[in-house]
Amino acid sequence: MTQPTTSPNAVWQEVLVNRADRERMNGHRGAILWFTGLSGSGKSTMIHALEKHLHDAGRHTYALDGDNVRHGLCGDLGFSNQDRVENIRRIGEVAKLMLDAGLIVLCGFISPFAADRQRVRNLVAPGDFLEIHCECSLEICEQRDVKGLYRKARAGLIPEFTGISSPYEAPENPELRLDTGNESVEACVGRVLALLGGD
Ligand SMILES: Nc1ncnc2c1ncn2[C@@H]1O[C@H](COP(=O)(O)OS(=O)(=O)O)[C@@H](OP(=O)(O)O)[C@H]1O
Ligand SMILES: Nc1ncnc2c1ncn2[C@@H]1O[C@H](COP(=O)(O)OP(=O)(O)O)[C@@H](O)[C@H]1O
Repeated sequence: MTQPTTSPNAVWQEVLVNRADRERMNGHRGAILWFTGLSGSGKSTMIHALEKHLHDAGRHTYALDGDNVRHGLCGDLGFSNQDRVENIRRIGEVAKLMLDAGLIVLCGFISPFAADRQRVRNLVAPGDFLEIHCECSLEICEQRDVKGLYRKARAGLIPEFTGISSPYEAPENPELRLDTGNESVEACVGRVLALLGGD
């Protein structure tokens, strides 16, 4: 997969309504909350529980979920290292647009490579990208086996499965580490809300 660069003949157009205008109308700042972790570590559970909480509190949100995005925007991608890099690159650009739209964007992707997560962080201003590690041991994820994928991966039916036959690089310095293997969903949601400043 080639990495698209800026098109040489595309001229940037100034806008008349900007992010600050939209945030003022929304009554809150936008942000990218980036949940990373193994399959079954709790990313989807967290982003949807948080989105419900924030939405009910009147915040403008959008949840980008790995499985869902792979049905459309990234439906042409598989799970080779190269395709995972492209997956996160595309999602990073989409999250950046949604941030510009003034939204709190909740992203739940394995995003196994530290360099790809850093690239998304670099797309936006300091403070706009909050990396949240759903820290859960492979043993617990495998016990949960929410979708039966670990069983298939162990049986050799799914190649390049994260944690088994494909690497996962845990964040060294995330804004937040959630012990999703041991703490309750409610406790973890509370910790993210605290990070957002009691939203
Ligand atoms: N080989 C392999 N490795 C890991 N995961 C696999 C694989 N094949 C399919 N799946 C399913 O795809 C979901 C992960 O998609 P992501 O877009 O988050 O992956 S990545 O960030 O590009 O690595 C992941 O969803 P989650 O369980 O929610 O993490 C799996 O359901
Ligand atoms: N603290 C927690 N945070 C998130 N999920 C949790 C937590 N504790 C237990 N779980 C359970 O773990 C499973 C995680 O699955 P899921 O959210 O689909 O993970 P992922 O999206 O990372 O693959 C769910 O069954 C969920 O109820």
